[in-house]
Amino acid sequence: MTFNDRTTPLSLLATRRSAKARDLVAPGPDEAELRQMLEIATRTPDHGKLAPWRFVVVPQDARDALAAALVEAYRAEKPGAGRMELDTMDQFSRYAPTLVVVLASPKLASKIPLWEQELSVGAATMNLEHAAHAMGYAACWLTGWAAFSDAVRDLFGAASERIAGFVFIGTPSRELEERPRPDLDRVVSTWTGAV
Ligand SMILES: Cc1cc2nc3c(=O)[nH]c(=O)nc-3n(C[C@H](O)[C@H](O)[C@H](O)COP(=O)(O)O)c2cc1C
Repeated sequence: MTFNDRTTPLSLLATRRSAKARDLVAPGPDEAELRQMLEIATRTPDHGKLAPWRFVVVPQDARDALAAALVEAYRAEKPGAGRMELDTMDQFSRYAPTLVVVLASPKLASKIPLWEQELSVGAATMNLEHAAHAMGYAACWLTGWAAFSDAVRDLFGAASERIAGFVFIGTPSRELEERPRPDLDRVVSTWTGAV
């Protein structure tokens, strides 16, 4: 299969494949391309027009600072952490030419349920990935420990916000491989109305 086949919109959707974040290298999107990706990401179903998401770009020249902050936060939470675990945090911070931290930024005073706002965050993140792939790059959506750390969240947002994901974007340095996909009949059924 040719992955991320941009011949038609349908072929792109049908062949979309993430890359491994650690395999993403230059070139990544330039400033104008990234802005366009983010604009596409915001064109997302959003009940109540609340924009319950935010996108924080972490440029290359801020990656040392991110690595230091992640290592410090990890060490503070896990004082017994070994060198390998800390190196993993450091490496995570340096993946890919482009990194966008997607935040769930719910409007808690709204009558729109939090659940619906969180669904919109997932949709916006997926749209960001689709935009990246449509522009000829590959993306990878990761969470992991950092996404659930309040100390890491505090780097990017307020206490009411959550990290929905770290979206790494760049060019895959190796061929993408398919991963198992669900058997459609296990996840799709027809409700006939019979009770
Ligand atoms: C909310 C969320 C968090 C994820 N976090 C991780 C992660 O931490 N590590 C990982 O290997 N994959 C993670 N994934 C999965 C990858 O982003 C990716 O979707 C998966 O490898 C399947 O590839 P595909 O996008 O080509 O279908 C996450 C996916 C979602 C939706």
